[in-house]
Amino acid sequence: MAPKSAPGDGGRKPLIAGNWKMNLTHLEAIAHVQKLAFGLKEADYAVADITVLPPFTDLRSVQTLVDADRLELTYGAQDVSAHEKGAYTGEVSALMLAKLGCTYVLAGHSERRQHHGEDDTLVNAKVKAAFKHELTPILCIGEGLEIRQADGHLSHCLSQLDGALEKVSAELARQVVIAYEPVWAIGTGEVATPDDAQEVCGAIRTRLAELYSGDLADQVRILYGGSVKSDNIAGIMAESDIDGALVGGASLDAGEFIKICRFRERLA
Ligand SMILES: O=C[C@H](O)COP(=O)(O)O
Repeated sequence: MAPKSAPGDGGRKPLIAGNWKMNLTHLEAIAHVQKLAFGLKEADYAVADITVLPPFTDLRSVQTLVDADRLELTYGAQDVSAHEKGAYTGEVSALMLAKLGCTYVLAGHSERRQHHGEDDTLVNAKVKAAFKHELTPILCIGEGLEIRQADGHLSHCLSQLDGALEKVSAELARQVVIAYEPVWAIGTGEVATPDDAQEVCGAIRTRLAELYSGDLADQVRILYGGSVKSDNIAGIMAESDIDGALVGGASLDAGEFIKICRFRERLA
């Protein structure tokens, strides 16, 4: 398999992102990042960008460690307010995240769509809010089981993509990261086959080319998420339109997450 950074695939460097979800206190986060810092080597960062997405309450602790030890590990948040500032109790603004040194922020994770009623209009506003403060949104899209069984997955995902990128300029869209996460594969152990994941990720890239340009589509990183583990990452990463992984449960085990980051060792 050609490396992802080979000419012809837009020079896309893989991104491995660990979404901790609502796990790890700030004290546990410190211990966890210390393990990652100890285990991840220069060679790992040379072949993939590696990031963690802790809960808001952990970010300051993670920032302190990353800054003090000048780690190449980056970090980001799991959500962002669509609003700039003001009377929005419980929300966290893009400016606040930027000031904490965040690189990435998730937008439209299926758990936000499912439990908090986020729709494409809100996700679009969050993507724009992130860009306004120079955060890179990781835009999550994906279909539920019923849609997959009815063979509606492509149109569903592409409609989410269109909605989330509405009136986002090419200059900004070039920087977005997209995560395809079939909802039926999240936290279930039911990983999509590499073919299934490639079908949707390829369609996303084609759609980006239609919305913007082929050149832009070639540059955008598209991740797969849903029960990614060290023993299935290589098959997923071998697909031509998959440029990394959004890892949930397996990112809570530092050793397992490091093995996922070293997916190349498992490529046939
Ligand atoms: O953001 C990560 C995804 O929701 C995947 O979670 P999972 O790896 O636990 O299935």
